[in-house]
Amino acid sequence: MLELTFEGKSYQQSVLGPISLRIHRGDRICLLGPSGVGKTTLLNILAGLDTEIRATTTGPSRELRIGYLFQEPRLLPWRTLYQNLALVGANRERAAHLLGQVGLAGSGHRYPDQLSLGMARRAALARCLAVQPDLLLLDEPFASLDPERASELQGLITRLLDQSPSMAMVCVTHDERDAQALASQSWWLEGSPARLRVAGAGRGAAAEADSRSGLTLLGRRA
Ligand SMILES: Nc1ncnc2c1ncn2[C@@H]1O[C@H](COP(=O)(O)OP(=O)(O)OP(=O)(O)O)[C@@H](O)[C@H]1O
Repeated sequence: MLELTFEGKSYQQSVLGPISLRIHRGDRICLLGPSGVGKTTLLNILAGLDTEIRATTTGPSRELRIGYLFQEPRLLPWRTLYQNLALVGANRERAAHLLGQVGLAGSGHRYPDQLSLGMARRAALARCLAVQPDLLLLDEPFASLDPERASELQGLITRLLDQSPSMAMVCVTHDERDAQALASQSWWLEGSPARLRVAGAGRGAAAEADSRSGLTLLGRRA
């Protein structure tokens, strides 16, 4: 579904080393690594936000639809949830359906500052779903939530993935337990500049070596 190979990514300093990876339909990947190693940088590259590095879409030629849940919900504060969802093309009926899917039925007329962090994150998740993504990118979706809310959100994400089995997910997290619960593959970023390696997979991933870069990669065949 998506292939990505690049020699590295630097800002003032080198952050990522050479990386080569593939994501297939339905993959559930958790991306782990220490703070500052480059997880968000890699997620941004996957999202196509880095103009220097381009991933290749494989398979059917249409463009890949990507939903990106940023660390901050990034909802427009002066618009209601209905209006925020309208900005990505969801009419009132569809927006109500999406909000219902994430446990926010009846909240469409509320403004983002009337929501808790967990609710705002779920509203942002509804906005991601509005584009019917082929690839869902989640940047630390459980950060700053209490354990109960984090567990609820984890259950919600699992249900959403189960409802759309061809949708792939890459979820950045610091917590290996998230990977165990959510992912079929665990990717680790380590070192400086960071390399990608597989340190253990949840549900039945197959490892393969990339001889060009010497990296160990995961790739579950679709
Ligand atoms: N736009 C930028 N300009 C300059 N440096 C940046 C930029 N974005 C990220 N960096 C630097 O790149 C490194 C990796 O940052 P990144 O946010 O990708 O790490 P991370 O693994 O997601 O961290 P965390 O887990 O704390 O969110 C950091 O040293 C960061 O300061």
